[in-house]
Amino acid sequence: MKELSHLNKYLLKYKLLLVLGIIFLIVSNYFAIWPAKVVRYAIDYVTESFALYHVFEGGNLGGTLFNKLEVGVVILGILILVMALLRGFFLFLVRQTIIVMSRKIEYDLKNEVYVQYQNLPLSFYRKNNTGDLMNRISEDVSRVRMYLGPGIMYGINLLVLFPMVIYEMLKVNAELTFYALLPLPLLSVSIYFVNNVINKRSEEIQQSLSSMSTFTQEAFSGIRVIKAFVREKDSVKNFLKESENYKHKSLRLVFVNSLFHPLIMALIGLSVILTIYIGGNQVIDGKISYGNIAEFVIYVNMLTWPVTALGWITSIIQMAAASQKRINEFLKEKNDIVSEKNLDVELNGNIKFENVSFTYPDSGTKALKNISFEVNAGESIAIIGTTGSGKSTIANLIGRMYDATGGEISIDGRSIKDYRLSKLRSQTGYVPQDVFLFSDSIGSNIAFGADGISKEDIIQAAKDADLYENIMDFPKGFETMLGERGITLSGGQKQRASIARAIVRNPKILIMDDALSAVDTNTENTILNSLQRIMKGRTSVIISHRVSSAKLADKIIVLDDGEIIEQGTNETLLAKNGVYKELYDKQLQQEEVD
Ligand SMILES: Nc1ncnc2c1ncn2[C@@H]1O[C@H](COP(=O)(O)OP(=O)(O)OP(=O)(O)O)[C@@H](O)[C@H]1O
Repeated sequence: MKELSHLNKYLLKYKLLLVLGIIFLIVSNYFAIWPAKVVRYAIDYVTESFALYHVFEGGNLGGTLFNKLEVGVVILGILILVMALLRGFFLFLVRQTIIVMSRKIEYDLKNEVYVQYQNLPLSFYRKNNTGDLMNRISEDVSRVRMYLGPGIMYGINLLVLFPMVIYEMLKVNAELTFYALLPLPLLSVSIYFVNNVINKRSEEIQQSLSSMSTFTQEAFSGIRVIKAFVREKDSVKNFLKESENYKHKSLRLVFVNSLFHPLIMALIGLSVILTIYIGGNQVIDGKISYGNIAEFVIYVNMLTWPVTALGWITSIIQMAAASQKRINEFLKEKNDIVSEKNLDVELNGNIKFENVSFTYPDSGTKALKNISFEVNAGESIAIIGTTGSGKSTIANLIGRMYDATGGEISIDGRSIKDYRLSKLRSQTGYVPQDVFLFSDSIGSNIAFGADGISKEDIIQAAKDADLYENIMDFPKGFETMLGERGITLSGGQKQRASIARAIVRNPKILIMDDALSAVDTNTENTILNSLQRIMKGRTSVIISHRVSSAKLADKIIVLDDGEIIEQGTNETLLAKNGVYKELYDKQLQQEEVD
């Protein structure tokens, strides 16, 4: 339960709402108890008046008595109505305070989790799957809200109402109180157990639902592959299996739910029967009045919901504690990529790797081994190598997505760890290998990486990335929507949009990770030529499989299995007749064939 103490800071923040809510609860319960007393008074008044009426029946006095009785009953009826309205009004205020408080905390908690998500490093996202991340911010936060809202509201209601009602009952008769309350603990305990079964089965349904959503989402994303391989029937068969599983679990829940309500009704009925039977005997003995029985039946009915709620609240709290535990696990995660000196300076762009090694923490893959190279500010370096040789890992280390596990990376002569992370990244333009564009307009996608970008800058970036003509061919130009409901760009167009996004912010360091793989050699040359112009005085790191992307660079390194096997300029490497030359000849031949 200590997990829930994380929420105390929020309860403290909204204490005014909570305190007001408790006050409104007390007042509403006061107006709930009073009608029971009025009913007792009304019944006793009617029975006594009738007894008197029978004595004077037929005479003038009889008529007067009857009229007075009628007026009395109407006044008492109006009184009950007014109190019910007042109770309703205060219940409205209770919900407006406590439930509103829970919604506000839900909002704050969701934001807290999301801010934490944004702060956590890339390695965190490799460790946890997307479904899990989504569930904690939606499902788990909702369960915690159930504790903060209905849980606290009904819990406090129980604590307030119980003493008030029992006090009133004891005032009338202790023995009758005892018998009337006898079945209630049984009610509470059985509800607790049934509720646990319900929760377990609901959880199973939830899991089955999320597996069904994952299945359908994958089927929709991969619809091209499904159709191309004529696997539609197979896909339907698999969906039916998931759907069958979901139906089976839902029916199991319906079964328990069907038992639940009759059980409550039976136990409440038992209480009422006991009250009427014992109460009836006491009326015969002259210990209590008829009105007291009616009053008691109302009290018993008033107590049944809070008692039912007790079992319910207990399981809500248990579920909320389990959810909060999961949330706390993420909130406690520390970002190990932090700046040591928070240096807030403009970069020149000199990059130096000294004996840098890197092993991926989750898989243990040794991706880089003793890598050393230097790029002067304003120069360009090309990294060439086979797949899996560690090229993207170098890009990840320059952007500090990970920290090197050995050796030292410095920028402008200072350790990369000294710079404020946001400052370092905001001066680095990164074109990732797998392009990601948001469901937004193409203009907004290009402007994504920086604030206050002008329309002219966006147009210039699109021109430099050789994308401008394509954009102008779209009916809405820069306002053309991309993504699920928008148009789909070709692979090469996507890459060029991604390049435009990186260069629009005028970065001091530009990293292009295989960013020209999907464009033809002519477009590649156009983009490289524009880059030479715009990257003047800035540093570029060009990662590629293709020699054609590398040949213009001031320096080229050739990687193989995490190690540098050759380095130099295009000319020196060609003269060397090594791996680079071999690659060059092979790709030249390929181009000629094309
Ligand atoms: N996030 C990761 N977790 C674990 N291992 C990884 C991760 N990313 C890459 N690796 C591994 O590290 C090695 C180097 O990968 P890297 O992506 O740097 O290669 P690359 O040269 O960029 O390859 P490609 O040209 O195919 O993109 C590979 O063996 C790869 O399997």
